[in-house]
Amino acid sequence: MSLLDALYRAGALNTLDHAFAQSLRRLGRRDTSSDLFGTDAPDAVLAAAALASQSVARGHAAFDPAQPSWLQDDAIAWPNAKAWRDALQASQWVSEPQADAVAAGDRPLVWENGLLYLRRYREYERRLGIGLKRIAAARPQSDGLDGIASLFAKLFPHARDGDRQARAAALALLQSLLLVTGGPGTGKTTTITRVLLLLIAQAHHAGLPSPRIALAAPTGRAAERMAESLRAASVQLRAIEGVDDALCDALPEAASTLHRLLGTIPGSPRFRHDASNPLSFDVIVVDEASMVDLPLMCKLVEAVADGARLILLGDRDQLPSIEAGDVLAAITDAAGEGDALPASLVHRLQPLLGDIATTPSAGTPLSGHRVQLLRGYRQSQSLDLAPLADALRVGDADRTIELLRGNVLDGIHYHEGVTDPLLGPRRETLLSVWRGLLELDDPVVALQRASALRVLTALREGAQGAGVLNARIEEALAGAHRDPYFHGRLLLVTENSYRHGLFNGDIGVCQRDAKGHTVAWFAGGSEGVRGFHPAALPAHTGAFAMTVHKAQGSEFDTVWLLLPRQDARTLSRELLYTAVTRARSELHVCASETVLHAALARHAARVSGLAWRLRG
Ligand SMILES: Nc1ncnc2c1ncn2[C@@H]1O[C@H](COP(=O)(O)OP(=O)(O)OP(=O)(O)O)[C@@H](O)[C@H]1O
Repeated sequence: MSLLDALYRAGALNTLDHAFAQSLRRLGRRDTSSDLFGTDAPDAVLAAAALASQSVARGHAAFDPAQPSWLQDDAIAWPNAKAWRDALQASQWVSEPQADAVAAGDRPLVWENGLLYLRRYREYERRLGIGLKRIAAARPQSDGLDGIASLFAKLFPHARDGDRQARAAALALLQSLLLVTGGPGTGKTTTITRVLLLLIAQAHHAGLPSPRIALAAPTGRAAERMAESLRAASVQLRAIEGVDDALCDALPEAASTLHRLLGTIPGSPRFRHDASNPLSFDVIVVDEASMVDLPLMCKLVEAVADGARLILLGDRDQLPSIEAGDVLAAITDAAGEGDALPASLVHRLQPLLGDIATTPSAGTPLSGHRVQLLRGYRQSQSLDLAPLADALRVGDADRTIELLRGNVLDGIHYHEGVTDPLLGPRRETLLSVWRGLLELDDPVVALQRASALRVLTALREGAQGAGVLNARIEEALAGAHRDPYFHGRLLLVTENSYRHGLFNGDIGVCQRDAKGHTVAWFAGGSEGVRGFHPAALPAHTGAFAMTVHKAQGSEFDTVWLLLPRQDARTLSRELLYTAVTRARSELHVCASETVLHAALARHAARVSGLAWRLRG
């Protein structure tokens, strides 16, 4: 059996991947115009083409023939890596362009830096690499510190004591590209709000209008959370003595999705804003950058005008985007820990930060463009999450189990070996919270309570998948013959719809009004809520239970995390870390020791050449 067929039979490929390889085989046979063309492509090349296509479906930017088991752990007789590489490099379907050059348009595959790409994804990666280096190399239009040094000292009183927030702010003032990474509550939004205030002060000092600022995030929910945090940070700023209210008034109050910022064109993968029609903003701040995939980040970066600032905020330890990418991880890797700074930058930072301890810079295009915030500031009286989040982040299974079993962390409960929280004594605890929603008539209150509780699962399908769990919860709440949009049902939008102003990840609640009409309510609009007829909604599912992937960018008061009975490929330390950090005041973990061990041994790492591109 050929490798291609063996992979297809083993379930490593989907129909589309297989059809792609088959079409290359047919095209090769038909074309007899040259010696090269007209011969059957070797099986190893066809299999690699199918695997390159499958790699994208699994979130990788490319296929790595040196690590094929990343895609399929069944026993497959993989070709020898060197022989495979030789066959690919000799293939009529594979081009091998220079690093920054466009790949040949007539070849669907690209071989570069040991990876096999679908041409389109190699182009996204190449363009993103060029775009990020362009922004990093540009000096921002305004980088003078005249007139803002004293405000900086007020906003960052510990700036000269090695405060990382102050370092992030100072770097954001001096450079066009900055990546601020850190776990939940490390002050990313607080810091950037202060940076924005300083940029406004800087403009006013120079007699210029306030800079045009855009706040954006990959999902509607993440954008809302970002705007909420910014408003809270702005209230704190007003309380600081010596901070002018007029400056605070100029801070932005709303955030949009990245799609809305860039301007979707119906039926087109392109956006209204691109390199030829850049965004008319001086500062663009993107939150939850770990969720941004390769194509979207490429299009965003290309649409950033020359001289504008791009500030990316994110948590590198969270799950990467579902679509191809892991862009944040690649940028972070290329930028290094962030402690190494070029000497010229250290000199320019001196007036704000004093003499800073730094290691010699590696001198790559992105060194000095990243700061990692370490200290968590969000105080929760009821939830002591940090020790568990730290153990998960580093994949320490023994410590994780010790913390969970020891019952030593406030607000964290371990239900060892429980595989179904909807059975037994826990069932009523969960259902009673949702029954409360069924009793509410005010959509504003219902939407506020919608984030009180969530069951998070690693799986979409199967008995422990989000679909089945939702169906069971809905039946328990409203009966087997329920109205599909019963009063109090929670909905999750699963696609972006600009017509409705509803976005992937938005949460709504169904309610029956006084006239007996069912309305699905979502946050937003001048009244605080917007109502839709359920039949008119874009694609959606139930939302009492969600996959961890879908919950990214959201937080809930109480989270019940349900891990599968057996190890599954989707499990990883990033998935567990993302899941537990969704909890605001109470976390329940249902899992076995064996599955926790297996999950923490796995990284949700993605194959990508972006870090390599950004280092050069
Ligand atoms: N330097 C600081 N001193 C005291 N409190 C701080 C400091 N920085 C942030 N905080 C507080 O910590 C909380 C979290 O801050 P913020 O929302 O900025 O964090 P974040 O990293 O953006 O969080 P998330 O990742 O969840 O969005 C806020 O209540 C904020 O006021």
